[in-house]
Amino acid sequence: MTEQLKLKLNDSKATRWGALVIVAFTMMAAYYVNDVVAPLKTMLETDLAWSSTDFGFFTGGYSFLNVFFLMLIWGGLILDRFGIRFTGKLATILMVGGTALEYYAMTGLAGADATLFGVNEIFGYKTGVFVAFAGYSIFGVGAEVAGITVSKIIAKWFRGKELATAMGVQVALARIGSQAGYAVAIPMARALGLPSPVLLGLILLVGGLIAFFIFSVMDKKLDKQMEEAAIAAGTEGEEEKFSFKDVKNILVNPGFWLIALLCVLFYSCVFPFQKFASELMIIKYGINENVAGTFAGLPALGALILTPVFGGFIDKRGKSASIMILGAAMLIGVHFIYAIPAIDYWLVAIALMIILGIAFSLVPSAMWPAVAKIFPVSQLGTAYALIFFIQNIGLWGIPTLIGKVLDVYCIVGQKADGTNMYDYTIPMCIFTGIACLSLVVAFLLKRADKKYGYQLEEPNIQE
Ligand SMILES: C[C@H](N)C(=O)N[C@@H](CCCCN)C(=O)O
Repeated sequence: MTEQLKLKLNDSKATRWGALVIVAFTMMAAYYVNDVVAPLKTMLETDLAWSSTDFGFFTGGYSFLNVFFLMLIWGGLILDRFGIRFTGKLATILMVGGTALEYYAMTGLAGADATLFGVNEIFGYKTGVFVAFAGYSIFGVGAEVAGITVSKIIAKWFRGKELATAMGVQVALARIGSQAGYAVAIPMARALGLPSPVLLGLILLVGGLIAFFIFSVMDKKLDKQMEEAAIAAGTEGEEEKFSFKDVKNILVNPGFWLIALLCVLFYSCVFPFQKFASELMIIKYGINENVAGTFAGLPALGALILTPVFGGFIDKRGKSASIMILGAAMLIGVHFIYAIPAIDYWLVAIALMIILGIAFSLVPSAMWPAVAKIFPVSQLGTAYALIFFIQNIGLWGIPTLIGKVLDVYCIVGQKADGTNMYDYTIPMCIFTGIACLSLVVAFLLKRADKKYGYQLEEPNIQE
């Protein structure tokens, strides 16, 4: 009884938040790279002869390996088997390697006639497009596995502490990366050449890798302290391990399917939409090319400020299920108005982006902590990996579909520089339809909450 309680590294507020900032930097770099190519769609057409189909194919590449080669599932297994330090470093190395390949495709393999090993077409795509796709696919595996790893890191370092706030802050910091990507892409590409924003991403990711090595030193120390504490408490060997029984338990839970469905539908209307939004801003609303990316990135900027605010509200007041309904309803309004051909005033486009930013803060700040309410901590890593997996199906399929639809149904003319003019009405109707489905699922989730008692409407902090 007289034995003095030893303070662990994460018991110090400054150290645990310091650790969060270090891993959040890696994720910030990942979100920058994820979004930085999107505003360059038109330049890719003029400078590298990409079509909209090429762009959609490339954009869907982020999720290709995650979906068709089950990389998120393997990533989850590796995470549970080999731990956060190994998996985090591996994921970041994949992001660095993938981005380096993407950069090579945009420099060494630029243009329609570029050849690699004597071939200038792979699976019907220009070699440069295919190699960029391959690089972005490898990056996507790293980014998603890093995402679940960082969720697990936060759960480990903040358990019994400011867990929800820490998750909100990490997502908010990631949004800075996204917004930076959207804002700098076009001006930087114009000033320093098309691939330069990708090169900056590569440099940031190398910084992220160094950051992860620094975090690993801290985490190793924490593990040692936890082991000592567990030995002192006689609870050693009781760590959570991956088990196939957990997967079964998760899959039979209706809450899992409703959250996963809402996640894939909602995110399919945000991330893939943003990838095409810069061009929509330029073509339909006549917004200057240099700032179109900044406007397309507005939802990320709004979410940066609002996600922690809404997270705090949910912690104190609850209402998660109702907030997800509200976010989905706002999404319908935004995409529906974007779809109306007669409404083409630039201020409307910006106002809608701001509303999208509010919806993009409401749903994630309610959804991700809701997963933690539905599943016990021992199943959380697996539940996040499975939800990310289902979400990636949309992140692959929707941009691929929109790119194809643009090329087949939406070309309405050509600009002076020879690039296509597109009518975005059909793509926006597709996004509106998906948003309607997300609202239906949000209502079903609220009903399931009442039926199964997930307590989604209850506050997280009990007074
Ligand atoms: C794209 C990625 N799979 C994703 O869904 N990211 C979320 C944040 C998830 C945080 C989970 N603890 C996002 O809104 O960016």
